[in-house]
Amino acid sequence: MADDLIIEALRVEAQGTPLIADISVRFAPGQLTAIVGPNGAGKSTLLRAMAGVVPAQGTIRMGAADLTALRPAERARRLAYLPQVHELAWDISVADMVALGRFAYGAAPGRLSAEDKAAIDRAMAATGCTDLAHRGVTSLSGGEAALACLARVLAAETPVLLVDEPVAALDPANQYRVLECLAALAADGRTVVAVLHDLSLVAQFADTVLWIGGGQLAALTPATHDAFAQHVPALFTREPVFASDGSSALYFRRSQST
Ligand SMILES: Nc1ncnc2c1ncn2[C@@H]1O[C@H](COP(=O)(O)OP(=O)(O)OP(=O)(O)O)[C@@H](O)[C@H]1O
Repeated sequence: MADDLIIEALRVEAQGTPLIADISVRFAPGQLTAIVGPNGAGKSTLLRAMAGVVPAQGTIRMGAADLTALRPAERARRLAYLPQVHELAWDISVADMVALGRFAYGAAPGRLSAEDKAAIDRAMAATGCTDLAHRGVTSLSGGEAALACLARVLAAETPVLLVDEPVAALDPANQYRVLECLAALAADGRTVVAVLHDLSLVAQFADTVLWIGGGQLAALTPATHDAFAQHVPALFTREPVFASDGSSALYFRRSQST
């Protein structure tokens, strides 16, 4: 079993203002954790700090290994990160971009081992990108680009996956495809942490929810109805309504006009 991902007293500041205020959490392998909170709550900043792409105070470790002290290639073999915004400036093929996910293993497009090729094929199949393999990335639609970027992250086959709004640009079927894929990776023993806004998808797929508001950890809970009933009104100032059919569907009632 892989080690827990542990963050202790994680703090991110901008011009002296805390964006993330001393958050300590332990993420267990085998769990899909959703980070949930309002716009501007600090979800992306927390994920970016955990990925080591913004300066942060505190500790980020896997078991005894301090992730911040590892060389980039070593860290990239343990942890893969999907940013919220994808910038696709080079017009390389989708297959070559996904191959970049294997750089930490010494791979490069045109220099791929059988293991690299198999991981790339798995990632493209899991995200439904196989038919896009020879397309230039700058010609992709927003949803296609999001799937291709996720494939690049999955191709790294790391024990930890940090993904920021992986389904925001996707149609409903692809949202399910991606969440089923992330849940399956978690069930397979990976540590998966995803920023998600759709509470029904969170209720359906997440094992654990990290509730965050104003840069502060509100709670880390199982994804139960009780937890939604407690934390959704506190963070979003609206009462969630659960579908009466026993499903995980969860919505807000439309305000009455006066
Ligand atoms: N470099 C920065 N300098 C100043 N403020 C910043 C900086 N980066 C982020 N912020 C602010 O920190 C807060 C948290 O931003 P963050 O992107 O983490 O929010 P979020 O929870 O991911 O929001 P969203 O749901 O809108 O994507 C926001 O108010 C944002 O404006």
